[in-house]
Amino acid sequence: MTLLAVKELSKTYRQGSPVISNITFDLNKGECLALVGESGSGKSTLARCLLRIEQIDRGKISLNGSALEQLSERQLKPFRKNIQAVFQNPAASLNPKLKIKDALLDPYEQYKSELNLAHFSYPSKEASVNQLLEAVELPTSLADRYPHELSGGQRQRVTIARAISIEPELIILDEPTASLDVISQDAVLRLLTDLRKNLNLSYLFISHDLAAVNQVSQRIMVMKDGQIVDQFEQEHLLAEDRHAYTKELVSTF
Ligand SMILES: Nc1ncnc2c1ncn2[C@@H]1O[C@H](COP(=O)(O)OP(=O)(O)OP(=O)(O)O)[C@@H](O)[C@H]1O
Repeated sequence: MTLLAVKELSKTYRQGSPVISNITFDLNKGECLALVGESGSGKSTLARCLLRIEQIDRGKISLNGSALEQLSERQLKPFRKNIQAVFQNPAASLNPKLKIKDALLDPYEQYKSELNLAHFSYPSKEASVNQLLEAVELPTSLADRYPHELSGGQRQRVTIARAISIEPELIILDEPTASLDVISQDAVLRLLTDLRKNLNLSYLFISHDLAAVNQVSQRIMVMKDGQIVDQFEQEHLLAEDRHAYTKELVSTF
């Protein structure tokens, strides 16, 4: 069943040439769909367009059949809680002045009147914070610390906990493990897969790292110069009929 449908999406910054053009794909409920491509190919621009942080030139974006591309910020609000994002640099996503316990409950405080949660409950602040820390396999003793008192891997787990706290349908993960060492990367990728299955989430997983993409995704899209040049099931990554550019990426990992 289609969750996110994107049709002929294009974006040009100022008067330049299009950074992404004619992007068309469907993301199914419950799946992890990867978007892979080299630096500068337009992956983050697509993510920002989908999040409506960036204006699009033309194209359609629909979530559960509702068109989002023309909505005003006020009209978008009910949809915002359904699409969360996790970015590459967790330090930049967390307010340095907020303790972890306060950062964790920020999205919940913002959307609580509209939420209908199936997995998390918010009986008290302390219990809720502990529930979220446990969900991302962090010790509850971190609740009273500030972001700079955590490791990069721990900080990224906090941003993931924030994203899942309001049980969105879709999480856009833009290079979520790029700033982590190999061991933390692997642990975060495993955690993301477990959360997707346990909480019934769907991911658009953006990365330049084909090995990571291969580990967590069911389907893979390959982007080159702002266009999707190949789209296939993960098990067909090494198939003979892959696009020449996909084969080039494969040869480097
Ligand atoms: N706000 C902006 N204004 C003008 N040009 C931009 C802006 N953001 C990105 N670009 C340009 O758009 C192109 C695509 O950038 P984008 O960040 O989307 O690529 P990417 O595939 O995510 O790269 P990376 O993997 O390095 O993050 C680049 O040439 C970049 O310089």
